[in-house]
Formats: sequence, structure tokens, C-alpha cells
Amino acid sequence: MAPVKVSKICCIGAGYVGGPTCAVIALKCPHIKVTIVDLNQARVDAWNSPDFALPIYEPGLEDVVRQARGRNLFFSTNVDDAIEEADLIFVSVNTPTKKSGVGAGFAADLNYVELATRRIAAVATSSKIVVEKSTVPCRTAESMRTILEANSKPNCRFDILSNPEFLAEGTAITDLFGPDRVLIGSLQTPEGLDACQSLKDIYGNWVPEERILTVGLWSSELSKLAANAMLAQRISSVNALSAICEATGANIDEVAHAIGYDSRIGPKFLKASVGFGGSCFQKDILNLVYLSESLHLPEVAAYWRQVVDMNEYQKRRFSKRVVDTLFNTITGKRIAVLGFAFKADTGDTRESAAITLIKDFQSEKALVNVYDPQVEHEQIWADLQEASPLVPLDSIKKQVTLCKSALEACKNAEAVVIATEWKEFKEIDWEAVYAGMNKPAFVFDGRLLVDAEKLTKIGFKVTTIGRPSSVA
Ligand SMILES: NC(=O)C1=CN([C@@H]2O[C@H](COP(=O)(O)OP(=O)(O)OC[C@H]3O[C@@H](n4cnc5c(N)ncnc54)[C@H](O)[C@@H]3O)[C@@H](O)[C@H]2O)C=CC1
Ligand SMILES: O=C(O)[C@H]1O[C@H](OP(=O)(O)OP(=O)(O)OC[C@H]2O[C@@H](n3ccc(=O)[nH]c3=O)[C@H](O)[C@@H]2O)[C@H](O)[C@@H](O)[C@@H]1O
Repeated sequence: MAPVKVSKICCIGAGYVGGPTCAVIALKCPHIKVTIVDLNQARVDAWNSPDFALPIYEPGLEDVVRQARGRNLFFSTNVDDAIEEADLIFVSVNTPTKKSGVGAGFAADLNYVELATRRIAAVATSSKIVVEKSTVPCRTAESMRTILEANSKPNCRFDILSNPEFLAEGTAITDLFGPDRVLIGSLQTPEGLDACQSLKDIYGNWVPEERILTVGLWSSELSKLAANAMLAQRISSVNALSAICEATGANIDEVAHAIGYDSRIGPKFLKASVGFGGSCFQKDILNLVYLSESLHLPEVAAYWRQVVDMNEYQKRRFSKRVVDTLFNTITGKRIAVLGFAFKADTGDTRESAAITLIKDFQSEKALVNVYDPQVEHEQIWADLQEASPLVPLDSIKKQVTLCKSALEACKNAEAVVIATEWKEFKEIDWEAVYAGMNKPAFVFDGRLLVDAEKLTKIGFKVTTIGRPSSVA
């Protein structure tokens, strides 16, 4: 047998990963027809919208879709047809943390992966390469193979690959154009290695060969969880140090700069913050914790768990600092929260630290103004409702006001809290913000974003993460 030359790809799941990843494959491989399918009609309609009002905000994405859509890139809800005609199928569905049952709160919910796998088995009448793109626990490929083999039709074989995605939101297109590495895991059998070569050939259209790493299936699956755990661990480490800085007079930016100069440590991912968010760090670490516990490795589980605990501590510590600084009460005070997305350059709010902060301010009976340049207001209401399920939305709306600009959000506020590092918050007219606020006017920078000295000169009382309160 020789590696299959792939001419048709199906991607199941048109989300933050499936959409950009397969749009870039279509752009870079004009000879391959790529169909991205999803059960969510509204999402598919948005991908197909005539004015390119795509369901995801991601710099550079629109340009990619404009070039490839209708040429060799298609979005559809017709899952079965796309499966049937494809040689290679990416499974890029969501794998959230389980909310109930065994492993609730820790284990990944693999229901969507299983349903997609069962659909492939039910529909396929020819052999397929099935690629796990979703982040999954170690050995999920084995379960997928069992399901596929138990349900396959005669003369239909399925080769399973693991090809985890490492893109970060906000930089997805640059990450996909020039990835640090592409990882492909396969069984080390002749058929497994052939399937691996087929996928390698696709990436080979634009990724240099030395950046395409091929490993065993289980190593590939575990490497994805490990990479996210180690990235998050760096942030929790620097955030833990930020607490020491606040208590001692050290400056976390200077400390991070100094340690990052060590080439063994490196400068990236050492920015102290109000806490990491996003759909994956917490979910994937909890998944690793669950895996460790299932393998009877409680010390390993406890080690990784601490990364998430430290993140929760960081968020709570920050809200408490706001309350403490505002003379120990924020009841009835107006707080402007700038930023709701979990990081800049994305409209994604999953696990955003802003949600926890606003909830804390609500329980302290503050009035909260919120502004984010990208997040839809409907999304903000949905997130705040989910965070406080027992509070009617009408009551939430009495305490929280959504604003159309940073300036509007800060009007008549006692304090400004920077929750997301949007560039525009660095560049707003801080003199005008100051003029419109009640005095003393406080700024709490949870992102090390603004020039604290400049703001102090304007008259603000500035509190910065990782710096003592008395120092600007
Ligand atoms: N968001 C990110 O930046 C990254 C996410 N990942 C991983 O990629 C996976 C997908 O994540 P996202 O794209 O963020 O999720 P998402 O929730 O944005 O997209 C998943 C999509 O799959 C669809 N879907 C679920 N079951 C389906 C089925 N049976 N048939 C057709 N469509 C189905 C859903 O309707 C949804 O639109 C997750 O495992 C995640 O951990 C990995 C790297 C980065
Ligand atoms: O599996 C995933 O979903 C992805 O998770 C992260 O990507 P993402 O969550 O999109 O964004 P990051 O840039 O990693 O930021 C995550 C969070 O950490 C915060 N962060 C990041 C870096 C830093 O130095 N400090 C810090 O607080 C960000 O503000 C954000 O809230 C990883 O960076 C990707 O490699 C991975 O593919």
C-alpha cells in the first residue's frame, strides 16, 4: 500500500479551530476540496454570509475565506455528504469539561467526538483517514478505532491519526501560516505510517518538513495536554510571583524581564495578569488531573491542579484589591470594566477573567459598566447569566450596563478596571476619562497595559498587578 493522495477533506466542526485551520488548508492547497460541516445552522450561515460576517473574529481570517470560499472551500450542514466524499476527515468538535456524571468538573466530555465518530462509521462506504483535531485525553484514538471498526462496512478501513492544534486565538492565522510545529501521531504500523505520510503531504504544501513532527499516537495526544499545561503553569508561576511583588516592592515586569533573559527560560508567556482564561487551559489541565487520578497518580494530579487553583486565587486576589483600595466598600459605586474577551484580538469570552471579576463586583453590590470592542452584548448577558444562574437577568441588568465605548463606560465611575489587554485601552484619551470620573479616580490595571506614571501625573490613583499599591 502507498500513502493515499488526498483530494477531498471534510472537517466536522466549524468552530474556532475547524474553521480557521481548514480554511488555511484550503488556501494553501488549491488542489484539495475542503468542506467544513457543522450541525449549527446559524454558524454555517455566518461562514457563508455574502458580506463575510464570519462567526469568529480573528485577524486575517476574512481574507483567507474571501480567497478560498467557493473555489475549494465550502461550509455546509450536510455532514453525511461531506463525510462520504472525503478521503480524510478532521474531527474538530468541542470537548468541554463534563458537567455531570463520572469525572464531572474534570474529565473531558467526549460525547461530541463519539457522535461524530459514529456518524463517520454509519455513513462511510469507502476507506477514510480520520484525524483527531479536537483536544482529547490520552488513548481516545483507541476508542474511536473500536467504534469505527465495529460499525464499518465491508472493504472500508479507517486509519486514525492524532493531529492536535496549537493555534492561539487572536493570532490563529499567523500561527497556522507559520506554525512552530505540526504534530502528527499515528500507529507505527505500515498502514498507520502511510496515513501519517498522507497528512504530512498536505501540510508539506506550506510547512517546512523539519517542522512537521511525527510521533506515536499516545505521545501526540498527551503532548497537546502537556503543552497547554506547561503554558498555563508559566502564567500561574508568574502570577504567584506577582503577589510577592505586591507585598515587597518588587516589580513583576522587571522580574519577568530578568528571568526571561535566561535562554533556558525565554521571554514569552511571562506576563502577569488578572488570570488566564480561554476555553482550553483550565479544561485541559483538569483533564490532565483526571487522567492522573485515573492512573492512580495522586501526587501528579495535585501538582497540576495547583496551576488552576493559583489562577482562581489570582482572580479573587485582584477583586479583593479593588474593594480594599476603594476604602473597603464598593456598594453603590460605579466600576468601569474595560474588556470582556479572555484576551485581546478575539471576541471569545470562554472562561474570561472579566466574568469572575464582574460577578465579584456584583456580589459586593457595585454598579458595573462594561465595554469590549468585539464581544457581542448578547454574549455578555449570556455569560453573566450563566455565572449567576439563580439571579434573574432583569436583576443583573439593574446592576450591569453595557456601553458602546470606553469613554462612555468610564463616565461617572469611581474606578476603571482593565480586564483585557485591547490596544485601544492603551490609546484612549485618559485625560478625558479622568475629567468624566468621580474623584478620587482609580485605575486597576490587571494587564500591565497602561503607563502608570503617565496616568498618575493626570491625577489617577493607579494600582497595577505585580506592583505595590503605594507605587505608581
Ligand atoms: N479554541 C481554541 O483556540 C483551540 C481549541 N482546541 C480544541 O479544538 C476543539 C474544538 O474547539 P473549538 O473550535 O474552540 O470549539 P467550538 O465549540 O468553537 O466548535 C466546535 C463545533 O463543533 C460542532 N459540532 C459538535 N458536534 C458535532 C457533530 N457531531 N457534527 C457536526 N458538528 C458538530 C459544534 O456545533 C461547534 O460549532 C476542542 O477539543 C478544543 O479543546 C485546540 C486548540 C485551540
Ligand atoms: O488549546 C488551545 O486552546 C490553545 O490554548 C492557548 O491559546 P489561547 O487560549 O487561544 O490564548 P493564549 O495566548 O495562550 O492565552 C490564554 C490566556 O492566558 C493569558 N496570558 C497569556 C500569556 C501571558 O504571558 N499571560 C497571560 O495571562 C491570556 O491573556 C489568556 O487569558 C495556547 O496558547 C495555544 O497554543 C493552544 O492551542
